[in-house]
Amino acid sequence: MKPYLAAAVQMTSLPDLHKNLAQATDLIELAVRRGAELVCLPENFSFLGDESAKIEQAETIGLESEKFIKTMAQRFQITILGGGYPVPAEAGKVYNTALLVAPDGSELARYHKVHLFDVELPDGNIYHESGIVLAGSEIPPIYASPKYGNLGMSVCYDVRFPEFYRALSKAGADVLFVPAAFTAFTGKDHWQVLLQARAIENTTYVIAPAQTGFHNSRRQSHGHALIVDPWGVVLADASIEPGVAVAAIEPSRLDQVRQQMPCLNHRVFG
Ligand SMILES: O=C(O)CNC(=O)[C@H](CS)NC(=O)CCC(=O)C(=O)O
Repeated sequence: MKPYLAAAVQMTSLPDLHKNLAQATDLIELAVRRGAELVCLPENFSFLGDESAKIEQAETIGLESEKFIKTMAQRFQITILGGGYPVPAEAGKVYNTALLVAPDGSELARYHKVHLFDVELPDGNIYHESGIVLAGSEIPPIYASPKYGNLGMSVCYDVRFPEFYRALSKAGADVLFVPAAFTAFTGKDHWQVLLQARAIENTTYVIAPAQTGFHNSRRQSHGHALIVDPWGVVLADASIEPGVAVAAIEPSRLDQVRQQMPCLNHRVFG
């Protein structure tokens, strides 16, 4: 594995599939122009809107999202993570699915979000993700990329469950993906801290693409797509406008930090 550039895309998705895919296309192109070979899209990149609209259009959104990820990967000859889009499951529900695709358009890894965001926030917003989403039940397999290292997937609210990432790092993860649509309310206090904690405790890179800004009159996302290194240093931060956070992923840095802070070797309780 040689050093390479990765990008965490930051966008403001709306309840409009085609507008979102157009925005994502521009941002992927920007990331590629900046040299990124591994480009990661946030949760809900292809659709962010009411649950009823999402469920009604789930089949189309699911198919179009996968077609889009594969087309972009081939067009730009990059590896793409499509973080979080609905794919019809059983019982009229969907899986919140993340997909990793190779430059030839082939599927490398797939993950169904395990932890669902059923939370009433003090700002009055009520989230009941399990109303339309069926929870996945498995920690995804690591994808061992010869060029980009051992890649581990997750989505958004998963970031609050350290045991999930410990399982990924025990399975050899070098890079953890946390594509998100974090709320502005929780994000201001929790987002960066949680991402740095996951990077530090697992001595891994964390790539966290994000939603930002207003999706409707009530719904605001935190932004700050980040790339964090294994020491916990923020290498790139997309701030609050749509854009990309680009940073180098370096195997020598992984080796160095794991020597300086060998905490993974000192585990006692699993
Ligand atoms: O609801 C939308 O349409 C966009 N958001 C999402 O799809 C998901 C599930 S509701 N959001 C999160 O998991 C936020 C977690 C979070 O913000 C936290 O853990 O604090």
